[in-house]
Amino acid sequence: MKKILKYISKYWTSYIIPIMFMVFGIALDMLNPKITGMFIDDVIKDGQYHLTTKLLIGILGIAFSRSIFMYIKEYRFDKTSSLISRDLKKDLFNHIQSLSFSYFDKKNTGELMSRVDSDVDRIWETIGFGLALFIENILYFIIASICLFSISWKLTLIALIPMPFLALVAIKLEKEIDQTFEDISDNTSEMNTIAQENLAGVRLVKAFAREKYELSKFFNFNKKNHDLSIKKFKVFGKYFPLFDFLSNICILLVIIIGGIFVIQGSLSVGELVQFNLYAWMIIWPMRMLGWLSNMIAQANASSKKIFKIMDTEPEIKNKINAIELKDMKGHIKFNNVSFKYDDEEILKGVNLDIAPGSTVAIMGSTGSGKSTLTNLIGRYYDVTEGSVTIDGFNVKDLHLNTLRSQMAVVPQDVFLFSDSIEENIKFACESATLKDVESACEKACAKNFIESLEDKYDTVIGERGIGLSGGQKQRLSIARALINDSKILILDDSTSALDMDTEFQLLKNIYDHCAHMTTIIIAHRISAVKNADMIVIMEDGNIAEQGNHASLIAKGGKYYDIYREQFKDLGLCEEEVV
Ligand SMILES: Nc1ncnc2c1ncn2[C@@H]1O[C@H](COP(=O)(O)OP(=O)(O)OP(=O)(O)O)[C@@H](O)[C@H]1O
Repeated sequence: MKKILKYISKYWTSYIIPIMFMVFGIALDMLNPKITGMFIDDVIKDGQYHLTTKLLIGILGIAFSRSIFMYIKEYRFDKTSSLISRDLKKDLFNHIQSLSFSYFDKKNTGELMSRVDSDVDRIWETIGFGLALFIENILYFIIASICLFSISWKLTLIALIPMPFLALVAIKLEKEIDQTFEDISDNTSEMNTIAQENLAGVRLVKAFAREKYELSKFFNFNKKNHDLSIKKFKVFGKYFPLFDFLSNICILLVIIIGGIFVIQGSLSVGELVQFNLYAWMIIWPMRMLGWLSNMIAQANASSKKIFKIMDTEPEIKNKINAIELKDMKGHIKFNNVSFKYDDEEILKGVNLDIAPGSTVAIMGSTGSGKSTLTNLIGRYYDVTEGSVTIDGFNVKDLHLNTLRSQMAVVPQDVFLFSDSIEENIKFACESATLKDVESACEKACAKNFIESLEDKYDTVIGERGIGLSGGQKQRLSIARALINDSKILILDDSTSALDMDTEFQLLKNIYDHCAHMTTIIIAHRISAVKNADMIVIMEDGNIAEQGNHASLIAKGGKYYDIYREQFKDLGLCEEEVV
């Protein structure tokens, strides 16, 4: 909560006006019991009927002015809390963006969505409605207590007897409900994850007829949510009647003791009624303590979750005085590189020298570490041992933005935004024109199919490219990588869904038009790699073979085995393929 207070303190001046209007409104409210008292003592008891109109106009005027003051107060409080929640959401989102790949490997989208959305909203509710209620309660309590003391200090002390007990009940409630709100917050995020994954993978669920299984998973969390809500209401059910009971005791004491004072003549009937009305003004804040405890507990649970993310340091960040390597040549070197995911060793002492402007193809069995190797170039992960250098500079010393902005990566798992084709491609280069988009699409062999669509480049594609074939999605993501004239291009198994002809043409375009780029192609088909300057065969986290097509065929090793396997059915002789 301390960290939330830091956000609130930034806007403390914005609270001056609403608090001022709150004070005006409360001050006016304090006049009502006084007028009621005068009505009883002066009009009814003493027969001063001429005062009736004045008193009624007073009540009306108070009601009218108070509603204006309270409107301004409400509006300004809500506005300020919206600004605070906007800042919090912005900072949280910014921070999430700064976190490294390894963080997202362990977190799921649903959980992060819950933090950015519902947890921030819960805090927004508390600092909007809750904070206003809290300040209002304190002001009512102080001002009403002063009025009570001015009528009868003895009766006031008696009326205040149940107050410490009420405060104790509020503290106990807050403590008891705190853990329940944390559990609700955790369960909500897990439920969001299930819902988000189920909806994103709805086609897979239907294809395997797993609707029942998915529903039961969701229902389990939904039931847990229901049980936690019941638990929450049970706690409320235990404490809320106590708030009512203790506040009624207060009124009972006022009526009994105040009645005795009236009989003894030390208090008039009008004053007793007036006192009773003021007493309600201090009881009401006490009754609201339950709601406030509830809100504080919710906000506390949410802020713990939010600040756990905010306190996570990105594993990969810029060094102080990081080098801005502006005009990269694209000379990549792996120097005895080892890499571990947690404790699992994936790469084991890899040495590889990739000349600037060359094309390197990486082949190897699944899980042999091909993607991992390329992930180290843009520092998506840091090497465990050894170093990766670009143009002689250790990537750890380079400024992340300048490094990554000179690289174009087409990941294995194609991701497209639910936006137009043009916007999806321009994602990599905001300043690109439609002509640039067309040219990139031409190189990626996507131009023909895009231009056959009714809305061409304005065609809006569904979430993750729904509505397009696998090969079309791959070509769009390659076009997105080609729009930027990057120095390093990495294609991670990005042509696997293309037919041989299209793949051949696309790679030819890359060889012809992107000769200045250092290109790394991860692929499984000989047809995709045979023209590369160097072919690297990965096996179990290390380089088993490297060389060009001809030398590897001549060597008769692993590459040759793959080659024979892929071409055996075609009955081509080696010379024909080579
Ligand atoms: N984020 C990760 N966290 C933990 N382990 C991972 C992670 N990514 C990959 N691995 C593991 O690292 C190993 C190498 O994975 P990598 O993706 O580099 O293989 P690959 O050769 O590219 O495989 P494929 O051809 O199937 O894409 C695998 O055993 C994989 O399970």
